Amino acid sequence: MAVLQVDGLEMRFGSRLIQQNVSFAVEKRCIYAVMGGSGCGKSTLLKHLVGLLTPAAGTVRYDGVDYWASDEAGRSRLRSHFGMLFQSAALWSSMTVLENVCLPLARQTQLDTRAQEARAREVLAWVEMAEFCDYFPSDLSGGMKKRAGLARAIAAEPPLLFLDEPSSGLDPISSRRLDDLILDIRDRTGAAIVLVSHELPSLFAIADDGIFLDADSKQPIAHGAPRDLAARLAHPTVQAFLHREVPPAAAPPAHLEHSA
Ligand SMILES: Nc1ncnc2c1ncn2[C@@H]1O[C@H](COP(=O)(O)OP(=O)(O)OP(=O)(O)O)[C@@H](O)[C@H]1O
Repeated sequence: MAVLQVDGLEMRFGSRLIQQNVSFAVEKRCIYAVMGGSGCGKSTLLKHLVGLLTPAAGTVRYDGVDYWASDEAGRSRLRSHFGMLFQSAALWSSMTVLENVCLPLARQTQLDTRAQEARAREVLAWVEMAEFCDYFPSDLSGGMKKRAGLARAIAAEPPLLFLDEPSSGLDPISSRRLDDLILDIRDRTGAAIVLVSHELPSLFAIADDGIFLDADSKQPIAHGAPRDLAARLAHPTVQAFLHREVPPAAAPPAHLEHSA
């Protein structure tokens, strides 16, 4: 059974349609990419998947259980099945790195305080942050914040992880290290990972499957691994995105191209 199954999801802000007909399934150990141009609704989709926004239509199931058909206790139980790394890392600024990572362990596990701390130190060592346990978020670089946020997301070993632009703002070497870390986490924990990213090298290197959301038609226009979509004849918008070309409709008129 799929860890996550989305059927006919429709997302709106008021009367404004963002995406409709969004359907996909994510299996255990799969790294699943959510792709599409800026503003197409990728972050909005993640917010619907983690229960922060309510779908206008459609269903979201975790291990077969319908999230929105569950009562609040049921939803809260389902939420303990996933970890989330937000674009900004969203660490609590008044807490140390160690305290931030202990938070989900206190909420989602039966571990006592000592065991929580031991586990938090173990995951911080995985992400090469062992020496920074006592630092506050304001004393960390962007890449360190991302790694601390990742440690917090994986600390309770959820079977499903949502990562929103994990490598945005990182230099290519840090970005590559983060890719290796994501693969390592998948291999160690067997988690399914839903990844929003614009980073083509990352998408080609680590994603096993994915969906491409189109801002114009406001629905998905391709499903598959980014490397397979890039290799086969796909929708021109998908090709333009995956080959970093300007889509024909967005290209400047010919008389402007040489005007500089
Ligand atoms: N709280 C909100 N209220 C109203 N509209 C919103 C809200 N949040 C996002 N939107 C709109 O929804 C659309 C999708 O936004 P979203 O942030 O999901 O796009 P995205 O694909 O993640 O973009 P990017 O790649 O630039 O991060 C945008 O047009 C945005 O203006």
